[in-house]
Amino acid sequence: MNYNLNKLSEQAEKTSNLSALKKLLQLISNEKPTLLLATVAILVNSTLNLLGPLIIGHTIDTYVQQKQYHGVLVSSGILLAMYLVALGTSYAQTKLMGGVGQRMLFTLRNAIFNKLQLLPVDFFNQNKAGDLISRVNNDTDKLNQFFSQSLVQFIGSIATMTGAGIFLLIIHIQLGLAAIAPMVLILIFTTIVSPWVKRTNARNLKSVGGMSAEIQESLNNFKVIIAFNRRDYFRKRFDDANRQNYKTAISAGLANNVFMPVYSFFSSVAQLTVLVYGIYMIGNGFSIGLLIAYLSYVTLFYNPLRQLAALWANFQTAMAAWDRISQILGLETNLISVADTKAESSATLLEFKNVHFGYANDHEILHNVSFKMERGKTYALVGPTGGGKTTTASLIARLYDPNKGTVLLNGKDIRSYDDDERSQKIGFILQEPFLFTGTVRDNILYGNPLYKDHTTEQMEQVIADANLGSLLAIFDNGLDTTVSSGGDSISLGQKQLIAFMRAVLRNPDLLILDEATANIDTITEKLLGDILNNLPAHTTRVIIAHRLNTIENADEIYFVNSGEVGRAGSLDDAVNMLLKGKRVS
Ligand SMILES: Nc1ncnc2c1ncn2[C@@H]1O[C@H](COP(=O)(O)OP(=O)(O)OP(=O)(O)O)[C@@H](O)[C@H]1O
Repeated sequence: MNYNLNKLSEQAEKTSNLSALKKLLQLISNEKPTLLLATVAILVNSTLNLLGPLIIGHTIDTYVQQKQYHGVLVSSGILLAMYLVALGTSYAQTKLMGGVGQRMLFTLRNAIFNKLQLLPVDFFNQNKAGDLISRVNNDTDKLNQFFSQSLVQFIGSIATMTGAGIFLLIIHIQLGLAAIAPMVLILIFTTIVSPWVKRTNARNLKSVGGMSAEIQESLNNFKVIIAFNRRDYFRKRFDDANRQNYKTAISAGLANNVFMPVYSFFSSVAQLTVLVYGIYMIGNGFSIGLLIAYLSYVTLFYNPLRQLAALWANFQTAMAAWDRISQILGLETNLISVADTKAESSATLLEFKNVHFGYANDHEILHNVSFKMERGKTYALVGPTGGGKTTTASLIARLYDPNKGTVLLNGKDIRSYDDDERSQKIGFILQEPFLFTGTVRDNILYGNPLYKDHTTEQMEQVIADANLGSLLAIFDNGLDTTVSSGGDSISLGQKQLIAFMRAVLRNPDLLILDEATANIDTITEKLLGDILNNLPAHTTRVIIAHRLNTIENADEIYFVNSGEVGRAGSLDDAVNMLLKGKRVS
């Protein structure tokens, strides 16, 4: 399945801003009361601002021209009170919407992170961590900026414009139409230019993701970079990504500023039209006070429009960011569950039935593979590098599903188990075990609720009972030995030991060791061999190893090569096959 977000965005159907906005609002539907309250505050604010010119015009015509200064004072008092209330509503809307923005940011980040937890390994194979981090951090913040800072002004501007437009038309329909006419040209221009502005912003966000991916890759591999002195290579790569970002940022800046001059131009044209037409109208039933009020309304109509020019660009950026976020939110895992009511059979623990598998849309790696593994036995998977051993093990642990065919666990389709149940039954020690920041104890108990409340003494007893005491003794501070993120503070062999203890303590029905002893000295390896031999009788072991001495006690050896899995016979036969590079018959 294609999970590559950058490819998906190229194939994505164009969605309208309105439908994108609807989807976004669904996500924050619990904010409806706050949004409603903020909208009321915005409308009150706009109404007060709109009444101002009317009162001023009336004051000039009625009181100023007739020198009734008491009336002027009263009007000034009313205006001051209105401005104070407007100030209050302005504060209220900013506070309310700021909260909405932050809560939306919180909800969105949680939603994306939770979705990431649900997506399959395929998704992580096809996307770079840096780009994903950029989506979680940067893109969500673009939405927050729009919601907490721009949306209030956005709605306020539209409300003020609508009100001012109505006043313009009511006071004088012809003059009103002349004042509003340039707006039509602005609308046409905005409709044509907006998709380009959004695309340009989307390219900019993508390049931020690309830069973040470069940083992440070089930080993850800093040892190799230093050892091979490839600093210049990565500097160049980062320089390219940074340059790309610089170029797209310049384009986005240009695109975002394209509205302002055009809007300003048409605003000025409208004001000029009203002024000329208005002066011509004085004496034809149009008073000076009314003209002043009229010009104020034209300003009230076109000033928010200038603001809208900037806000509209913010909106386009937010929508581009939302597209990138909703791509992740819209993904579903390809590891679907199926119903299987068969009873669990006891003889065969695991079976591959005509399994075909390929990564993503690539060529097939496993071709029509069928084999069985019985309860309590030890199986070895041997074969040349790249032959498909880890792929086979990954299918057993259901990191992927076959493209065709079935994997059965206890006689039941492995897809019918829920995740908890399956991971209880299968322990997997990966080629490169990953450890989390914390202690040896935290890492051993990772994903194992059984002993989470045990004291150190009780834990040590559990470890001793599982024959793991000699492994724990290798760590200076025992269970309290600290482990840094990724486990860089301890050796690779020690990491493998922790991963080994972690898997064994889960008491799985099936334990897969993928090159799990490759970095361990011969004495400790022997120790691990003894522990494996003393696992509970029901435990089936699957050992992938290049060092063939580690599999000499295996009950059955499977030779995995060119995507085929077949019985190798004895250890000597397997060695012969390896030496001759023989394919399975
Ligand atoms: N995530 C992946 N995406 C695409 N192809 C992959 C992926 N992982 C492995 N492959 C390909 O699948 C094939 C089998 O790889 P696999 O890791 O299963 O081999 P292996 O027998 O375990 O090798 P090794 O002994 O080196 O560990 C190889 O050609 C490899 O390039």
